[in-house]
Parts: sequence; structure tokens; C-alpha cells
Amino acid sequence: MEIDLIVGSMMGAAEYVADELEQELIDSHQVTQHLDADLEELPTDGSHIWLICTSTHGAGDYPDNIEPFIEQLKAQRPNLSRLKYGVIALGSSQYDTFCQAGRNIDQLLGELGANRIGERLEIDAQIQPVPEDSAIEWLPNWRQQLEAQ
Ligand SMILES: Cc1cc2nc3c(=O)[nH]c(=O)nc-3n(C[C@H](O)[C@H](O)[C@H](O)COP(=O)(O)O)c2cc1C
Repeated sequence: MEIDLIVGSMMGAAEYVADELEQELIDSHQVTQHLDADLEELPTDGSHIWLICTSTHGAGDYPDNIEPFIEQLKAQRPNLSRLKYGVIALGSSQYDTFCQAGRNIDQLLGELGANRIGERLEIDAQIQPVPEDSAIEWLPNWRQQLEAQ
């Protein structure tokens, strides 16, 4: 299976999580990481799985590098009914808008008809100083659900 790892990161934590996920997944999947995701380059026909890995910045905002992709989704509103995806959201519970970017993209993809595999992972920097540990712990179950499809 081909997995597009779509990353939203301001200061590198989500990017580091994505690097670790890629290392875990490459033994059985073809993984491509996208730091500047472009909807035009991402198949939405179900041949690729999207794994979103994004932090939240500002007051519940998307990181700058993923914002253009979000705008493309909102403007073009593609039919994503054949797409399967997962979401890993990084944030901090010191903000009222905890993990809002991850929650928002999850909702947006759902509205566009995409099918989420497994539960969304929310990583709280207040509790988990090493976010990649949470992601690596979450991954086997997600992977199992993906591979059972
Ligand atoms: C200026 C600033 C604003 C932030 N705003 C939020 C927020 O609204 N909600 C949230 O859950 N986390 C927020 N965070 C926490 C980050 O999402 C968290 O530290 C994350 O691990 C950063 O990942 P990154 O290095 O990939 O950007 C904020 C952090 C900073 C520095």
C-alpha cells in the first residue's frame, strides 16, 4: 500500500514524528512524506492512504506549511469517498483549542466523504514530552486496521 504522510509542523515536532512513522512503515509500505502537500499531486482514488500528522499553532490554527493544502481542499471540495486516512494531532492542553488543527482536518476530510481508519491520535505536549513515543505506540493498531481493509 502507498502511504502519503502529510505533515503540518511549525517547529519540527510533528515532522520528527512523521520521520519516525516513516521508518516504521517502510518495511511493508511505500511511504512519501509531504511537507508542502499539494492536492494536485496526491491521488484521491483510494490507491494511496493519507496519514495526516499535524500540530496546532496560533489559536487553533494550522501550521503555515499545511495551510495551502487545507485551502485547496476547501476551495476544490474533491470527492474523497474512496480515500482512507488517519490523523495524528499534536498539541498542548494548555490551549483551549487543544489539537484543533488535527480535529479540523479530520472533520473536513469526513465532510468530503473520506473514511478514517482507526481513532485519531491526540498527543498532549503537557503530558508527553516525546511525541514520537505516543505515535509509535498508536501505530500497530492503526496499521492492523488498515491492513485488514
Ligand atoms: C505559539 C504557539 C501556539 C500554539 N497553539 C496551540 C493551540 O492552539 N492548540 C494546541 O493544542 N497546541 C498549541 N500549541 C502547541 C503545539 O501544537 C505543540 O507544541 C506541538 O508539539 C508543536 O509541534 P510542531 O513543532 O510540529 O509545530 C502552540 C504552540 C505555540 C508555540
